[in-house]
Amino acid sequence: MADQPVPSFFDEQAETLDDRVAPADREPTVIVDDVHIVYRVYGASGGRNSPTAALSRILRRQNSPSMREVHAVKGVTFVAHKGEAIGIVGSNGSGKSTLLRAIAGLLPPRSGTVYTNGQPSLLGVNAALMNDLTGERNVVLGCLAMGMNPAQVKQHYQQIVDFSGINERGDFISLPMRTYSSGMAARLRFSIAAAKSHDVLLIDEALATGDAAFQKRSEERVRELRGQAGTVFVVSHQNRTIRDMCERTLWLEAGVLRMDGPTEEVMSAYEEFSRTRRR
Ligand SMILES: Nc1ncnc2c1ncn2[C@@H]1O[C@H](COP(=O)(O)OP(=O)(O)OP(=O)(O)O)[C@@H](O)[C@H]1O
Repeated sequence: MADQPVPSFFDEQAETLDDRVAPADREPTVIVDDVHIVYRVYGASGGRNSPTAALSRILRRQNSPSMREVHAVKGVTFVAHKGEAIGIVGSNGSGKSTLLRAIAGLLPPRSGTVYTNGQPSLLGVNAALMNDLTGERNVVLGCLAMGMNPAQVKQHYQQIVDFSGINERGDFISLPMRTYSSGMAARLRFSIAAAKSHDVLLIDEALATGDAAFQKRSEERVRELRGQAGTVFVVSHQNRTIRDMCERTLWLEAGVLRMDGPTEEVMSAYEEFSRTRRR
């Protein structure tokens, strides 16, 4: 997975991809080319997974009888450009998070390729912060991990705490993260990540966890981040969030890209699909 800028390659590649070719005036930031992602699940049928049985299989060079494969993303292809905010929608288990993790470089595709022009940052509900450290220490660690120097951390610290709203009802920032509600923790994670502009920002449901005021602040911030030249991907089950923030949407169903186009068109088709499925 490329994390180095590769502009010349991008220019060439954009010309060879079929009808999803990047228009000449827009710079591609992410190219997903016929990507398949397959998970291997061990112990799927239970039973024969004792260490002794595993050792015996290894000695006999046999595969685990209980290994199963889940084909989570099936031949997805698209090109994303600088300045775009792209929504990803689909039913539960349709492959949205898997696709984001592949763009972030955290999951190797079984086949196909993901090219990224710039460093993707995945901001998920599960993004790693240290539970036993205080919110305060996590802000510092998070900023350092994003490449800020100590002076920049100092400069951004108060702004991050204020944005998160963690201290609105008392001095919670000096308490360990494990004492936070899941919504508070998600707000802090978002606030840390949003303090910096990103080449490619991947947001997995993190915006859904805050209250209305926080959601409004974060939507504004995502707009600014887009303006600062990045590309933003947003996975959400909240159709309003997708409509408010993204002008383009990808609809995944059972791992297949069903639609890729202007948000309103895609959302109407997706909502119609969801309605008929419920009947
Ligand atoms: N670590 C894993 N190991 C095995 N299978 C997995 C793993 N993670 C996801 N899957 C499977 O991959 C498929 C896609 O899952 P994914 O989490 O990407 O879907 P999603 O669209 O993000 O779902 P949701 O809307 O419920 O969050 C599902 O069938 C899921 O069971």
